[in-house]
Amino acid sequence: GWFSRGGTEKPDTKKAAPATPAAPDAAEKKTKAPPPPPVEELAAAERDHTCAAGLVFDVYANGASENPVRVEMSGGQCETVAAFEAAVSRAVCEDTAACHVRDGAGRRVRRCSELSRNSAEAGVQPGLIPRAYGVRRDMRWVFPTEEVGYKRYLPHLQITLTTLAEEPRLFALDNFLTEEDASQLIEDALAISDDEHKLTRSSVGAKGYTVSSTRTSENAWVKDTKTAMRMKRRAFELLGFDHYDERMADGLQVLRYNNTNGYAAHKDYLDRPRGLSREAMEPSLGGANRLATVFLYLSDVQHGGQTVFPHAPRPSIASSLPALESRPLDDEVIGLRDAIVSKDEYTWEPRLIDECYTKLAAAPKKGRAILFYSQHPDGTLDNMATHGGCPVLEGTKWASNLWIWNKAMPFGSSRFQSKDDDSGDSSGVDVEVSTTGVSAEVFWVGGGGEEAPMGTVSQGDNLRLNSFVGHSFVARRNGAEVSRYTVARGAQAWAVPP
Ligand SMILES: O=C(O)CCC(=O)C(=O)O
Ligand SMILES: [Fe+2]
Repeated sequence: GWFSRGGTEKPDTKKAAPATPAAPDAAEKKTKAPPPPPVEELAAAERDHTCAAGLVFDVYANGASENPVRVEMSGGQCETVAAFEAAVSRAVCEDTAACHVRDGAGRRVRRCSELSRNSAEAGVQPGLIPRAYGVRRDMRWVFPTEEVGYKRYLPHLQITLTTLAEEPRLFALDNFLTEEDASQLIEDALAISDDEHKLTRSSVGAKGYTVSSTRTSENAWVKDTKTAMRMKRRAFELLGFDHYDERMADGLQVLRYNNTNGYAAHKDYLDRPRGLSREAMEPSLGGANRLATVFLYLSDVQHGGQTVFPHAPRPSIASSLPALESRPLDDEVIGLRDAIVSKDEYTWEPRLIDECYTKLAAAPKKGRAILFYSQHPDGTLDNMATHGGCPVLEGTKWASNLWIWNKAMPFGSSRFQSKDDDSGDSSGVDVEVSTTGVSAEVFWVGGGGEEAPMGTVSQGDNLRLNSFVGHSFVARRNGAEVSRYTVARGAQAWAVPP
């Protein structure tokens, strides 16, 4: 795994125990609590960024807004990629080679001069001392929240990220797309005519496209129009991915909510489909799942239509953040609510509407996007990210989902590009994996040769895979390949040799 190339060096102790100081190489020093910043009156942007004389910087854990470790590197060391990454890794990661380094905007940085230069760009990070973030190589960059209302400028996207909440990590991006982009995506959605992708009443669950009573919107899948591709690439860039990869995106789903339509509270993180092991969809164990949602508002909405996070309180400063709903549940809202609520049967809508006006809720605005993470920086599920689409109380709401995975999905990118996006079932091929030998680990093999764990097979304990024709798998014992398998048509059996 990613530990192996780090050699034998033990991670440094992070406790500030004076008797046993950390023993990094002589070129690098670090302390726990940041001392007062060096009195340096030079404006950050005018600094010399060659770092010939070394650099003092603060290292934060992925996604963290506090408890940095101050690191001081000498000039020569600073410009060596391996030494720079090792210094950051020693500060906040388990192993000297465990992490790569990002700046406050999520961009990869490889040496001190890059960190120094990037950090000096206005708005990238708070404070004068450059900040480096150590991100484990098997994890994804996650934006630090700092505090509700914090604004971070992202120079590479020329856009400002505003923190709306810390739990869940929720951000707003005004003008993520232009009004023309928004209108174009709606046009693209309306132009689709094939039954598989055109605008149709949303469904959840298995095959057969069960119309859902908890999701009353319509949706379409816009595959690869110019605007859709541009939005998808922009979302990947926003999340700090080094390049765009279809296998980590569900495609672009355009939603239309007519008056009264909404979507009950749910998680975007997916339950594992039948037949997949727990690890396969558990990022903290090496699996793949949805990491984050970039949700685009393609229209304004007269009343309602917020995106609500009912487990989270409304921030006290909501009224000073236009991207947050701050209106109370007043008589007008109650009137609109009661007009759409059925008196005769129990439905989820009234309670959600109340939460839309009392809990954490993002307000729709044409051209605005929100970003929220379904996973914590360590890959575990963030239950606080539970959210719903507030029923539209007046008007029409157009919006779009971009779901981005932490790594390639184990069933190929087509898996969730059907209408049946929230399905826990599969219309693929069942493969029964068995062995008469000792247990073996089974991995799905992606197009680029990367592998995702699917589970363990052992004698008397078969593994069932839901897969697709043409997909490949490998079985390994102690890392060594024992068998490879490519899925053909029809129900399949794969006997892994003992
Ligand atoms: O419409 C919204 O605001 C949220 C929609 C949503 O959560 C979804 O489609 O998964
Ligand atoms: Fe959702």
